[in-house]
Amino acid sequence: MTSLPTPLVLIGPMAAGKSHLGHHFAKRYGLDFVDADHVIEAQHGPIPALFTAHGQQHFRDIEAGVVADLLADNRYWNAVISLGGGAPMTPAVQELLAGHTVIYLEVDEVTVRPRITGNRTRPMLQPDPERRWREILDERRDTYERLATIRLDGTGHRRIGSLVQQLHKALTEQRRDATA
Ligand SMILES: Nc1ncnc2c1ncn2[C@@H]1O[C@H](COP(=O)(O)OP(=O)(O)O)[C@@H](O)[C@H]1O
Ligand SMILES: O=C(O)C1=C[C@@H](OP(=O)(O)O)[C@@H](O)[C@H](O)C1
Ligand SMILES: [Mg+2]
Repeated sequence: MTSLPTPLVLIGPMAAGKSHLGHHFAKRYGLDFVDADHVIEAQHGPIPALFTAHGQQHFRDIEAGVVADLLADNRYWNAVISLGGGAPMTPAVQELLAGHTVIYLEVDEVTVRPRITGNRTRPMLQPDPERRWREILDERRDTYERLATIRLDGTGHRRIGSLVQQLHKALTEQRRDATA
């Protein structure tokens, strides 16, 4: 049994490092890791093809269903769950997240720039990844902040081990405050 308030749900903008951090945190603390985008792709094929063939709304409907299934499935109650950057914008997903530990991985443009320049795989970032990333974060920031129970600073070029530790510390402090 873990003393961590699982499931831990990671939210934040594209290329913030949600999937990367989720994988490493889970490995370090013996938790399972599941990435909602990977589940979508396993069930429906590549995300860019889904956008091209059926449009964004179709993807959002599938995404909301996958998030609902993951949060309801007791196999994932001890897991770290990474969501795609747009998932928390769907009202149904916002309702599902209530009462869960929601970690907003905050980054800035400088941190993500090398990760998104020239990106062709994220449909939402086309055709100009850097400009689109900024515009989309401006639209989503308030929602990320509202849903977060923990905000984690992912800016700069910190090693993943240090981010993992930082998250563990934030979770432990939150628990201590809740029981004080
Ligand atoms: N802390 C980090 N330091 C360096 N590179 C990172 C870090 N976190 C993520 N990355 C890299 O940035 C890219 C995007 O990360 P990813 O986890 O897929 O982001 P997200 O799931 O938030 O879209 C990947 O190539 C990943 O390896
Ligand atoms: O922000 C978004 O709208 C999206 C983010 C992507 O996930 P990551 O945030 O893991 O890149 C993926 O779900 C899809 O391309 C749409
Ligand atoms: Mg991801």
